[in-house]
Amino acid sequence: MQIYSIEFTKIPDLPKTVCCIGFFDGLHKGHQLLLKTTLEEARKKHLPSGAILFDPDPWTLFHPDEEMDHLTPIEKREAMFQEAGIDILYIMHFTKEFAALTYEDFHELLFDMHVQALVCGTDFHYASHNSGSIHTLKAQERIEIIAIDPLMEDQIEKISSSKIEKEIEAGRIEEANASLGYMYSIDGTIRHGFQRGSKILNIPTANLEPDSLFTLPAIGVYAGYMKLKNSYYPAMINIGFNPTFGNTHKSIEAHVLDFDQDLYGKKVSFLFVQKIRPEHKFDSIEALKTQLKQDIETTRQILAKKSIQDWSSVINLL
Ligand SMILES: Cc1cc2nc3c(=O)[nH]c(=O)nc-3n(C[C@H](O)[C@H](O)[C@H](O)COP(=O)(O)O)c2cc1C
Ligand SMILES: Nc1ncnc2c1ncn2[C@@H]1O[C@H](COP(=O)(O)OP(=O)(O)OP(=O)(O)O)[C@@H](O)[C@H]1O
Repeated sequence: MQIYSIEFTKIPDLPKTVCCIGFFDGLHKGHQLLLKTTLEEARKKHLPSGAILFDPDPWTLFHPDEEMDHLTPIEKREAMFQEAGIDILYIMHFTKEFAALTYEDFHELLFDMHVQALVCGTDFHYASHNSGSIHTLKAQERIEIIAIDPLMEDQIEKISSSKIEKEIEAGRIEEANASLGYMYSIDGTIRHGFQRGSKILNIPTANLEPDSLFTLPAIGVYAGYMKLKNSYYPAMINIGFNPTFGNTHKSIEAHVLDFDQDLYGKKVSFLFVQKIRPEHKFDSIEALKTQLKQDIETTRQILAKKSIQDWSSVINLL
């Protein structure tokens, strides 16, 4: 896959393409439908497939000193588009000047990028003050527009990145996973913790340092998996401040079941299946240990309901 970082003022010489367009945070089931349509249309037209993304998020224009978390930070999104089989990724640099383009300027830009057909949701908005819509796109005649009706969850609510983000932040992982179509995960590197897990509790934990700003599930204990290379290991994951010990910073740690390899420095992902319980302050280390043993059993029961092979990855959904 070829990646172009694009300033709208300097469009390089680009091939003709069939492109989808949007932010695509999370690459949820609605986005996957767009990707699938893009790949099919590109094949029919014998053209390369493309995806046009905007980065950074518009929110950062108004909060320049703050970083924004994502379901799929841009590096992860790039890897997912590559795996999906998209030929070219256009990352449009989102600036105040870019945001101020009229919808006519925006059409000119797509034309200059040699987009032959554009795949988007019927509720896609773009250009200054969101003045561009599916109606303005269809009113221009140079680029074919393929509009996709919103994919709904339970015929009630549109699947969207913001809906999924709220679910993750509330710990409603099963709902989020249903809209994503795959297990929500956070990627990072295993770092040293305080070693209380192995030395005091006898339940060793691997502490994750995320490699970008991921949206974190609510504080609490989760059943899930750790992915190392291409293997998935059942795990119980805790996100929180370890109140029994009074930590001052939030940690993301997992006890991987029936596992005793050294993980320090290893690149892994933690995958979330279901919240088990809130994080508690226990009166004694013994009480915490008893609870952790119970959590191991609960994790086994939850994971036994669905085998790892029955979980989809984004790519085999397409
Ligand atoms: C599944 C799981 C659940 C946990 N639940 C709690 C909890 O409810 N309260 C708490 O204070 N710590 C909880 N912990 C965190 C332990 O206190 C923590 O693993 C221990 O302090 C080791 O930290 P260390 O890796 O920095 O040494 C939990 C850890 C795991 C893996
Ligand atoms: N549920 C859906 N079904 C079909 N297409 C969708 C769906 N959600 C988004 N799209 C389309 O996918 C593209 C990328 O969507 P985008 O990431 O901009 O919006 P979103 O998923 O609705 O997120 P947000 O909650 O941030 O608005 C757009 O063309 C959009 O119209």
